[in-house]
Amino acid sequence: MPEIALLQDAVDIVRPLLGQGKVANYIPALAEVNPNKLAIAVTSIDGTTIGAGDYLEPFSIQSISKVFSLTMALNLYQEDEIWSRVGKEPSGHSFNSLVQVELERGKPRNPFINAGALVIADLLQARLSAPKHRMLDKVREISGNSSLCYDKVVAHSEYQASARNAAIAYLMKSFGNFNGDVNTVLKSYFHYCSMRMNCADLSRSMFYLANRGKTLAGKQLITPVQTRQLNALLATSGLYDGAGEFAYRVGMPGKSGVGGGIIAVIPGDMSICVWSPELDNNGNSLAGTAMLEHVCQQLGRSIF
Ligand SMILES: NC(=O)CC[C@H](N)C(=O)O
Repeated sequence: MPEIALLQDAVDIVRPLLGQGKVANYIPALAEVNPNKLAIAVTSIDGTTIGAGDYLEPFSIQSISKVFSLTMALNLYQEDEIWSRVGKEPSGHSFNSLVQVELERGKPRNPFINAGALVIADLLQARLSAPKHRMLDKVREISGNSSLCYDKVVAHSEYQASARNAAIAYLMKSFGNFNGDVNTVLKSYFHYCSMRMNCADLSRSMFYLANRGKTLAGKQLITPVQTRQLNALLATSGLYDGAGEFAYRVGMPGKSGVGGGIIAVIPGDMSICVWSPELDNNGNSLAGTAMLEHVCQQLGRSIF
């Protein structure tokens, strides 16, 4: 089990990397975040959470929400209803690539690139009468923080700049792999991405991935087998085109977001969240990855 001193070291060691990455600016409201934030929190399998740096400061979770969406879809659908519409393979393209969707006739490679997450959002929209509310309720429940909220300014800002995601959704619709109204589903998807959570909230909410599908409150959210499968997909596709590098350096299933957060899991042991807004070329937090690398090296832990 890590100690606070180790987490503080991780924050201190990566501070010189600040300035080497770039804050996401394609979503105008995200460009305004302070680039110097650094944070880490760990929830151990005994349920205790510790953190260092700005770990109580909320940020935009962005694509980390794709883990929650897939989990909700697994609760609502038979597995073949999901996997007939989205694949399980790494994409080898950027997270918001359009070309692969065209080449592969509207079936996204995996649920963590934007195309795949939009199909999952389409599935949620079809089965839930109020998907945005249900998502918020679910994340409040599994994080144990009933005051979590969407950031309407970020959601709106992304909707105003949604040309690429809309193009992806319409292209999938042209292939018959998108059923709902594109603008309605996009609005839900942008809300999921805009959720504001801090590192402590996120490491607590991802505890089920380390705990065979059971949340901190002891609820079986997905089965142990589904949890293993979800972790496998996170290990192969959670960091987009940087998944190989992340596996090599960090060696844990993980999921990043362009808000600069990354969650990572050591099954049976702990869930971790780091945050640093500056991103590398693949859209993953540059100093966040380095913090995870430091922690896994110091602990001598990896899933490999
Ligand atoms: N990688 C990300 O975090 C991308 C999420 C962002 N909301 C988008 O759709 O572009």
